[in-house]
Amino acid sequence: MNQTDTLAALASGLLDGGIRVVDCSAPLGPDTPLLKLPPEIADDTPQIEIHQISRYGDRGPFWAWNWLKLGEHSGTHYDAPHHWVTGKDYPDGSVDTINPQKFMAPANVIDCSAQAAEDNDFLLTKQGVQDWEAEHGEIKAGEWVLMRTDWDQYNHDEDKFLNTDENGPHTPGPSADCIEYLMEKNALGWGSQCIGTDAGLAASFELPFPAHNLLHKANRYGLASLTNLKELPAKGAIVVTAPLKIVNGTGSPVRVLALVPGA
Ligand SMILES: O=C(O)C(=O)c1ccccc1S
Ligand SMILES: [Mn+2]
Repeated sequence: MNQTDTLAALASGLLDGGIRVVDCSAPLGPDTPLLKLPPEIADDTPQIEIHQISRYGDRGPFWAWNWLKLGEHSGTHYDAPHHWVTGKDYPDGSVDTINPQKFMAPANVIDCSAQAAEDNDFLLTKQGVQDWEAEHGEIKAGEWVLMRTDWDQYNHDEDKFLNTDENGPHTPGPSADCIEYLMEKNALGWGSQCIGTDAGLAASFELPFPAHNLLHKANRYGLASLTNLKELPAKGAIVVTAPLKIVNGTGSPVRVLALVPGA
């Protein structure tokens, strides 16, 4: 099948429902959970604001529109290499300079939902990824690896989503050797259903924030606050992850869509 036939097959699959489009993004608004860092070391992203300019009224009789106060790393969002000091020097490391060919790619979905429910600090390790590959097939270069934890079930409640106690936030994520392994395989990036690509306790790891550190050191990408990964197969989905083209942007809210073989 040539590329023209492939695209024609995709078009007909999209139109007849043979290929489903799954929305992997959370609603974006004032109730969107945002990361809270220790105030003694960092400032946080301010709460999202949506301000009405007009709504078919005397300030705009036929139209409605708003203006937004919105952080780059809000809600379901994309992390570019410039987001972390280890990726700061890549000429194609901001959302407006990344090659758009990277905004559509196959996805590997590793289901850790049972482990995350059992232990909110669960870490997916290199061994865990290799065990998954033995069952589902190898992760190939240029593909996303998405950690399914079903943590999106808490996305409506910031306290539950951040799950913080006196010892810090308790949310699942990857170990350093997990990300090291994925970078050795030249994976495109790593995605999480939690507030960020790292586990909640990642600040205290031997290598702090290993997902951010190692992904962006390798000029690779992150996705955070993903939803509906339970709707995706372990292999076979293609995800669309185009960030806003924010000038010199370190990241962006993103509408992640997954193309999934129909029922
Ligand atoms: O990329 C993020 O939104 C994120 O998770 C983060 C941002 C800044 C500092 C630490 C972290 S852990
Ligand atoms: Mn981020």
